[in-house]
Amino acid sequence: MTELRYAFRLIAPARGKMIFGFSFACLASLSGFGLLFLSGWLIAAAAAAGLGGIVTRNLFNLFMPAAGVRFFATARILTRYGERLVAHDAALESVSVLRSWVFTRLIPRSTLLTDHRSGDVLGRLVSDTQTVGQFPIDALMPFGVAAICGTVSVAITTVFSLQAGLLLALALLLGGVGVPSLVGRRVDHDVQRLAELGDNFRADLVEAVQCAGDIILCDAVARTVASLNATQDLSGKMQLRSLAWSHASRQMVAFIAVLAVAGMLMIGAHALQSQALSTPELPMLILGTMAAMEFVSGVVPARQALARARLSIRRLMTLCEAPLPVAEAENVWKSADFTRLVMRDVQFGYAGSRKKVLKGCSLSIHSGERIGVVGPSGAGKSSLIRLLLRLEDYQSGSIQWGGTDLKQLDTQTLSTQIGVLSQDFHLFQGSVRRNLLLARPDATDAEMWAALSSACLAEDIRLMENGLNTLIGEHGMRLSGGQARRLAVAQTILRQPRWIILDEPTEGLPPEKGRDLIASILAALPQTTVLCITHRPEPLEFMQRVLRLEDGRLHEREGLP
Ligand SMILES: Nc1ncnc2c1ncn2[C@@H]1O[C@H](COP(=O)(O)OP(=O)(O)OP(=O)(O)O)[C@@H](O)[C@H]1O
Repeated sequence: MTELRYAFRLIAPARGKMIFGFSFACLASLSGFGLLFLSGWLIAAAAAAGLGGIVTRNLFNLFMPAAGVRFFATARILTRYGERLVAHDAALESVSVLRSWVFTRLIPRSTLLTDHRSGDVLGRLVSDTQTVGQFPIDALMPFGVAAICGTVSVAITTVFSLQAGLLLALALLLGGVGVPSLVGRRVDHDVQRLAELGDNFRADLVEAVQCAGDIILCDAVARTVASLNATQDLSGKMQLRSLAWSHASRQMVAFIAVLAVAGMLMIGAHALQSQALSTPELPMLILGTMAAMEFVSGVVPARQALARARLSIRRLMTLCEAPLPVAEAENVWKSADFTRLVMRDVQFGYAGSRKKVLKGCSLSIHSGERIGVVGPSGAGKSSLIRLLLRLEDYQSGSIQWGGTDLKQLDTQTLSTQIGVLSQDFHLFQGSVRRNLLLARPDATDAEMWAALSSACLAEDIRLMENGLNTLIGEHGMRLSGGQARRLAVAQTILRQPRWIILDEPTEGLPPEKGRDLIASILAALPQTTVLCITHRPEPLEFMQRVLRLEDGRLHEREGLP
């Protein structure tokens, strides 16, 4: 139940509409019941009046019950239409509220997502949010309708015959509680298994598409397709089995309805003999019973939807409620003096790992300095960047920006002051313009061209047919490796940060091109303080100081390598 309460809290904005939708659903079902109930009476009463001769026929008031039948028929159509409209609107609203909430929760936990396959995360964002957003409509509404309308129909039936009322109550309980309990365990198991298969399939598929080139090179196309097909086949079989259970349960309810009608006939016949019931009341109760059994026919699919929703809620909770990788600051400073960076005796190791990456690391950089950091692979250079950007928290020591503790600064404040050109920069699907505007949304065309020019990319983009509007493909696939890196440089230049961290900026470029790139970055950002992490000698030619990170500590190194 905790999971359901959790989900209800999240979709609170759509609660009003859902209650409206639920009310319409109850009214539509009750109108259906009223329609059959009254029609049964009207047909039998009219037939009896016809058989009774001209006087009885003239005395029979056809108008009122016929108006009632028309009323229920019209009410059923209108309320069903209202239910679909309002309930689906509520579901769409709650799905969109939920998706933006999940996204907001995932942003500060983005470093934890590496523990999940990207297809799995995508699945949670798309299908789990949809399942949870719709669960009040798909899972809870049928239960609510069955409970409320079932009670009303039993009460109305009891007014005419206590025994008939008890029989209907028993049939509804068997159909609405007995059948779902009977198939419950099987339903839960199938839902769990289907979710696992769906996860695997989605994750495998996303991976296969992302790595299509490598799959072709490894001659693994047939194996990959066969493996995807096998998962899909298994999933298809499970889905069929799940559908079979759902249909079987409907048939069980239908069978209970037949038994209830037979029982109603017997009770009615007995009541007719003892004149406890009039002739038209018997078909009325029988048709009413058939209509009432419809209330519980959707309970098993609803149970399946509920099991799916609970699973989806749990999956969302594991992502969105995971502890933050960095502790939230007690007093967040929105601004700090970024003139100096001082690290003192910082000790750091990743959560879950016994290895200490930094063991008393100290560093002091003044505004305007250009510092190079070298060190063997695995020494902790990238980890150092992660600490400075507050993507990880250190265990002891201190890091201060101009006297403000790093732990009092949020990532947004840091990102306005510090630009990062990382090894694994990301370019978004879309145009050159879109990628540049992401770095600075208010940049003019002239500023974008200037930044491209500083990054030595303007000429290449001018030669492309659509200039700034050229589409670069996913991850900048339509650009060469060097062009993609220079576009990332243009983004950084456009932002004009006070500090810039370069992580292997010349990786993959020939020495001369690497030198040109560093020179153009420094020319475009003359006031910017630079911290450059590299294995390569070219960037170090532009640095004033070079530090070596080794054994978890930074050692000052004079001169060039
Ligand atoms: N997310 C992580 N969880 C646990 N350990 C990690 C994680 N990331 C890195 N490490 C470990 O931390 C150590 C330092 O890694 P880091 O990537 O900072 O080294 P590096 O100096 O940047 O290496 P390279 O020059 O090869 O990029 C390594 O032993 C690595 O295995």
